[in-house]
Formats: sequence, C-alpha cells, structure tokens
Amino acid sequence: MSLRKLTFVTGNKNKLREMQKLLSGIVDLDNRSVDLEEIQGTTQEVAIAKCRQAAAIIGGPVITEDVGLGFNAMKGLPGPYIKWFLKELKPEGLYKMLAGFEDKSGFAVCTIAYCEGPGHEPVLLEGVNHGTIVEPRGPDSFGWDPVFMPNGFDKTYAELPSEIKNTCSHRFLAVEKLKAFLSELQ
Ligand SMILES: O=c1[nH]c(=O)c2ncn([C@@H]3O[C@H](COP(=O)(O)OP(=O)(O)OP(=O)(O)O)[C@@H](O)[C@H]3O)c2[nH]1
Ligand SMILES: [Mg+2]
Repeated sequence: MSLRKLTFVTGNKNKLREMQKLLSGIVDLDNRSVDLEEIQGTTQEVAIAKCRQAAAIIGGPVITEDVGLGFNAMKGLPGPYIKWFLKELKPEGLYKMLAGFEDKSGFAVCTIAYCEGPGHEPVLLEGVNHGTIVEPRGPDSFGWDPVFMPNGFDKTYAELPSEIKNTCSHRFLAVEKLKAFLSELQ
C-alpha cells in the first residue's frame, strides 16, 4: 500500500528532522520551506491561519506546526510568541525571565494543523508536555531545548538523546493524535 502524501510547510529544519522521524513509514512527507505569516492570537488561532495559508500555496493536503512555550508564573506567556523572545534573549535570557518568580514550571505545546486543501477547514492536533524551566544545559542546537526539562526526567530536552525526546515531547504527543486522525481518513 502506498503511503499518504503530505507536505509539511515549515521553514524550520529542526522541526522537519523530528517530524520526518516521527512520521517515517506512516506518511510520505514532502517539505516546502515557506516563511508563513503569523498572526497575533492564541496558539490555535495562529495554527489555523498558518495552515490556511499553506494549503492555498501548496494547493493540496498540508500540515503546519505551531509551537509555544508557556511559563505558568506568567499565565502561559510567552506561549506562541516564544520564537521572538528566544531570538532576542537566547535560552539564558528565557531562564532569567523567571528570576523573580518561585514557580519555574512551564509547558511546551505543539499544535499540528492538517488541511485537505484550499477551502477546507484546518483540523488541529495538539500535544502538551509539562516541565520545568531550568538554567540552559546541553547543546544549543534547537530553539529552547536547553532550558526545558520535561517532568519525569532529570535532563533537559537538549541533553536527552533524540530517540528519548521523540518518545515524550510535545511534538511526539501531537503526532500520535495526527496518526490516529489520519488512520480514520478515507
Ligand atoms: O527547543 C525547542 N524544541 C522544540 O521541539 C521546538 N519546536 C519549535 N521550537 C522553537 O520554538 C519557536 C516556535 O515558533 P514557530 O512554531 O513559529 O516555528 P518556526 O517559525 O521556526 O517554524 P514554522 O513556523 O515555519 O514552522 C521557534 O523559535 C522554534 O525554533 C522549538 N524549540
Ligand atoms: Mg513560525
């Protein structure tokens, strides 16, 4: 049986690498690197708007992904705006943002949006992983991985081998839902 073809529209190589591994053997994943416009709003609103744009550009079935990192002491901020905080503050600065708060807990959210094509409503599949924001540890190769220590581990995402991150991460949890959703599609 041939695999379902899907285009993952993302400009982020690290996301693509993880998604390729997570969907290997399940989806024939193509990539288009487009810097999609990101609106202001909730994670869900941002994810839907990104996916509509992607479907219009590709003209067929697409997935997009929007990732947020929220700090509980800040009521979930920066959330979907983490990219801009990370760009200016680097992982060290993200950790320092919580210096005035006792609560260092946070959560990583991956919102995958699937759209059949132009004119179709995107469907959202969300994975949330809870953890603690710690002083940066491990290689600084993917985003805020060095400051996020998932619950149940004494290592940050950056310190964990990729095979382990890929069995507990926000992205893994969202992909599990995507797989279940795709298996129900005709
Ligand atoms: O440490 C990390 N571990 C992860 O698992 C992870 N996934 C995403 N990110 C970063 O969080 C921001 C999300 O913004 P984002 O969803 O808009 O992504 P993006 O703009 O890079 O790509 P895309 O929108 O083209 O898909 C960006 O800075 C990403 O680099 C991660 N960092
Ligand atoms: Mg983006």
